[in-house]
Amino acid sequence: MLDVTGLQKIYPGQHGEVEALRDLTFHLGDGELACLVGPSGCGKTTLLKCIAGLMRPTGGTVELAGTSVTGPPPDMAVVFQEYGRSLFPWLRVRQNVELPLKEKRLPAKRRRELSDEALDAVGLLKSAEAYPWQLSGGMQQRVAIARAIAYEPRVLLMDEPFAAVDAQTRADLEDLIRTLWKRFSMTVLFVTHDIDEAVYLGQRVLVMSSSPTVIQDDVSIDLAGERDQISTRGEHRFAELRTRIYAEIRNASQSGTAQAQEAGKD
Ligand SMILES: Nc1ncnc2c1ncn2[C@@H]1O[C@H](COP(=O)(O)OP(=O)(O)OP(=O)(O)O)[C@@H](O)[C@H]1O
Repeated sequence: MLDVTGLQKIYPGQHGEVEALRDLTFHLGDGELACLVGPSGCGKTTLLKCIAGLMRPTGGTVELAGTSVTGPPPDMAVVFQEYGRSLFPWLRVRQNVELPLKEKRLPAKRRRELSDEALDAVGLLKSAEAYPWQLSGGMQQRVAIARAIAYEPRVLLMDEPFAAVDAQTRADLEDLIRTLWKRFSMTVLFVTHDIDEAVYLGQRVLVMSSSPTVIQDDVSIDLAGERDQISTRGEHRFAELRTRIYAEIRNASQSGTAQAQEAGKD
């Protein structure tokens, strides 16, 4: 479904260029839910922006179902962490959710059905007529998620979407993402700093390492079979998976540092 090949991104800067991504390659299968973890500044947001067609990579390619991504693809939705800025303050919650559906040229009745369903799924149907600025940060984030879900995307990209919500809401939203992913058979790439969240959500965890801004390595840990047998985080098997991921991240960062030291010798 999604093929990222040899991706490179170099930002120009007043104090020299910053290489945010170097030779990054991975594949996401149709209907897969993968989590991407990595230290701050390793290029996760840059990667998502390139995949979403919001930023041109310096090198390499992104392909969605075999078609090269050169601008925002029509069947992709993105939820960034700066949710407050992504909602239009002069539009009511429902209007925010329905706005992208107008681009799809859906009739008003269908738009209303989809927005009702999505707002209900995130527990905000009662706030449909409110303005975003009347809601808390966590509620605004749920509106952003409802807007993405209502769009019925084939691919959903999420960049630390729950970073600013309280623990209980976060747990509820994680369950919601898994439910919706199963119901709509979406392909999901979910960026998080939280390893527990990655283990809980993902069928696969992609680990990016950095030193400090260049990706040196990426590791893919397949959880599919094991994850699906786990229903709560309290289980012993969940702790085992978490320990495995931490070990992989340590390995990835050590090999990243070693590669960076090698590169520094050149
Ligand atoms: N517009 C920009 N101009 C110059 N450098 C940038 C720009 N955006 C990001 N960078 C740099 O590129 C690197 C990767 O940034 P990016 O935001 O993609 O990392 P990240 O892994 O998402 O970080 P975090 O986990 O903190 O959100 C960083 O060194 C950052 O400083």
